[in-house]
Amino acid sequence: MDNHLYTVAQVRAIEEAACAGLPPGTLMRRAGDAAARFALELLGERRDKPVLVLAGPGNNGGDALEVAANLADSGVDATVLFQPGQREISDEAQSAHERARSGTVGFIDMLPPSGDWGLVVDGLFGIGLARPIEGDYREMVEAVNAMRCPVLALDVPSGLDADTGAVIGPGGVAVRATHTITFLGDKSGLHTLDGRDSAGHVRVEMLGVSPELLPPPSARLGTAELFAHRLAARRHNSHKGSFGDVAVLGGAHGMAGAPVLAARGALYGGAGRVFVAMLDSGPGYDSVQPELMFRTADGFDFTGRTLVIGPGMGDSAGAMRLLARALDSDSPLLVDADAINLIGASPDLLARLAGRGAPSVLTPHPLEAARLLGQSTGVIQADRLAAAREIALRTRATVILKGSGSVIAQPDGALVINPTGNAGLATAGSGDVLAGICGALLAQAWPAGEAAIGAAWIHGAAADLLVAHGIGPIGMTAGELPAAARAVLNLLVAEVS
Ligand SMILES: NC(=O)C1=CN([C@@H]2O[C@H](COP(=O)(O)OP(=O)(O)OC[C@H]3O[C@@H](n4cnc5c(N)ncnc54)[C@H](OP(=O)(O)O)[C@@H]3O)[C@@H](O)[C@H]2O)[C@@H](O)CC1
Ligand SMILES: [K+]
Repeated sequence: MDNHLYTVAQVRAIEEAACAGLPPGTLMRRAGDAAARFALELLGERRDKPVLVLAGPGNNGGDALEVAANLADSGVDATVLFQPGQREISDEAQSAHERARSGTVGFIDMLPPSGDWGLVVDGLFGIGLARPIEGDYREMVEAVNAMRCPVLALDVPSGLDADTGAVIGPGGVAVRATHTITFLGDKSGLHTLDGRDSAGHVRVEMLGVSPELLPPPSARLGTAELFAHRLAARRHNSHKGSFGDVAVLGGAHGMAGAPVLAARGALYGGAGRVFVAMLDSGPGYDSVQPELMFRTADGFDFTGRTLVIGPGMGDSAGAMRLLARALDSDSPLLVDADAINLIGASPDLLARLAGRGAPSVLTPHPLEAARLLGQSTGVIQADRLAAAREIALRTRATVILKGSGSVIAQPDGALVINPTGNAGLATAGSGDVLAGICGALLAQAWPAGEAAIGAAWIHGAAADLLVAHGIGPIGMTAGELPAAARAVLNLLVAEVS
């Protein structure tokens, strides 16, 4: 399947199984062929420009040498900087080296101070990188990152942990590629944390391996197909009661903006009616969105309503009571922001969450996740998939761990990485809008898992749509997201109808 993600350990197992039935070096030659074809595509009209190929000490370097030989065979001026280590290189890499040496590939010992490269091919390290990149290798990575030309990473951008998306440290560096061709299965680390910045556009090349050799994926990349069956054109004969009520619970004194943004997200996400139940008396209405109905949280009836709790809620005793009441309710519940922090500080609230019968979704950012697990943010970000899965297991809720490549974890351990969105979402209030959109999908009877995957995808796609229209990423505001999310949602519905 296109969206399957594998761990490095799984890819090693796939490699072993595939190699068993093939003559030695076959996979490396196939990798070199596919990557050279991709390189030629990237060069396009600029085939007369020289290509710099960096080849490291392992089989990633072997792939690079195959690419160089192939490019030279295609008439491209390919220059290799081959930096083997102390260890002997593998037989396959040795063959690739001999092949490159026997053709027209040029070899250099150090990078020239400047060069007008049409493309750089990064074959320094792949999935075998075991420690931070240092010394000469580090200088090469830094030099590549200062170049302006396209950079094609082989398998994994050198320096990146293919499982976690973290730059291998401490104090490590990673290539920032414009494109990555990854072999024998897509890898989670290319799509979360630093992965998206490092890998650029990812192409998956299975090297002709039979699908029967593939294990069940460790995670999946989010796609609209994962929730498309929930999208349906609206019947003419429908009314506002047909699409559910969302009530956003929050809004302590001076913090009305967050629940209002969440409520707008819910409204544009298609909820039939949206309430804002404020802890503080706050505003009586939203002049931009007068469709929203304002109430006081005290005594607000939850019956038959989907609840989005936490935006701007604070940590007062009243907030705790409201949260306890929401957790004990039978309503579908989305827990965000301050409500997550309160749960992180209270084993009692955590137990109430874990014991819920109705659908629950939690949307922590990394700091909120850290509070929930009693860890540092660094620990969370070092393995976002593991952190999201752990929170889902402890809370028995669906979790969206936000950040570049949001990770959606289900209580049964299933993981999805959301591929949409951009840096424009790194702005105050965008999480509130996500909470509102997810609340709207829950209110329209989507199960928690699909609501979370769908909301993250739609929210990110909304940001992508805004960027496509020149609105962001710089200066994109959360308030611009709801209408864009509505456009995305309607486009999706039109596609499936
Ligand atoms: N898997 C597959 O199916 C296929 C794999 N293929 C390709 O092979 C790649 C995996 O190859 P790999 O195992 O040789 O690992 P790779 O990433 O080249 O580096 C390991 C080398 O680096 C060294 N080293 C490590 N860290 C270091 C550091 N910080 N600084 C310096 N040195 C360091 C380490 O030696 P060490 O010093 O640790 O003893 C070792 O020599 C994979 O990503 C894909 O591109 C394809 O051919 C198709 C089929
Ligand atoms: K690489």
